[in-house]
Amino acid sequence: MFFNSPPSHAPFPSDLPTAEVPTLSSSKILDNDIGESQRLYEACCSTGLFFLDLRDSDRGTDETIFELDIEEKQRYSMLNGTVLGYKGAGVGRIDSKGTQDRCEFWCMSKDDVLEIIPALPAPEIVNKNRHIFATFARSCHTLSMTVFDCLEHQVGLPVGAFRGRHRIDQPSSDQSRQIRYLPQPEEDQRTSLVPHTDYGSVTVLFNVLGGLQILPAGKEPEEQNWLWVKPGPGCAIINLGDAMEKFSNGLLKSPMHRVTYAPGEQSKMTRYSLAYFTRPEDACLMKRLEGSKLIPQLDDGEEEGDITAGEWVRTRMKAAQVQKDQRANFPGWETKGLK
Ligand SMILES: O=C(O)CCC(=O)C(=O)O
Ligand SMILES: [Fe+2]
Repeated sequence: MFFNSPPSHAPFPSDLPTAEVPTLSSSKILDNDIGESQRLYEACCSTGLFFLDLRDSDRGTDETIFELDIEEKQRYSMLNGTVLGYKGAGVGRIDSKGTQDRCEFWCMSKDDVLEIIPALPAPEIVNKNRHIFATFARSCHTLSMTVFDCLEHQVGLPVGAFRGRHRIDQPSSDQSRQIRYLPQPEEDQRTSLVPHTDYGSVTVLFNVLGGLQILPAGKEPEEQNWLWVKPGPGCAIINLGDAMEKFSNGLLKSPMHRVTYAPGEQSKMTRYSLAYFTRPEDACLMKRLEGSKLIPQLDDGEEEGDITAGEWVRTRMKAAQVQKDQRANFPGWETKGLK
């Protein structure tokens, strides 16, 4: 896996409406720098998205999986209601008319790569690199913990309020996702990944080419309202997911985002993204957290119920279900603790 030294690529055009995204220093956050910690909190309460500068880190991705034959990739197609393994381009939808998406996924469960559940079927190229997936999961999980520590402090929650709901050795639906977006025909460039919010807690995202766009809060999803996120060298893009909005009853934000064609000259290149989704432990209850004066109270008469994170993610996955006809290929998977 690479990402430290991406291949040379066309520049991001300078004349596009880009989102103002603050760049935070990972070393300052780790050192509990007061100003940097405050900036992280402000970003999470406004857009829920920021860059984390990891200039001295060595994280990365790899394109080899996508170069396998399509038949081989499809042997690991996502199961009904799950988002693990392979998703081919065109399998997902980008709108209610059913327009096909334009990206391939390879997704690996944290529980699988850290051997919390038995290994799921995967191609040889993945099996012989499981240690890399494990290292990636641990590294991104640690980054998310850093964000949690900072936010617990800023929001005034008891120590461990977020961290303690995301213990790495506990079953959860955390996963890594490698994504490939092939160049689009010049005369037909459009959205390639559906507008969505992430449904976990913290997403750690690495990419080199542009294409990611966010919809500022309160704006209608019309073309002119989407803002480009220009990737910063050496930086991970961090965004919060819906679980954090839920825990903070709306204080922290989960940004609406989508992926479109890479802009300008970059559109001729294949775009890769590598994401890690940190999600609450399966057993954790999805409720507003107690203990902070900043977290708004529930509305009068509002009831949250006792839904666990496991059920919450399953419900969300079913809603975003991408492929219905693959379960028969891997009947054993159902019993292997798949989320
Ligand atoms: O490819 C990207 O930049 C974003 C991918 C994304 O939003 C997702 O997989 O949830
Ligand atoms: Fe996303």
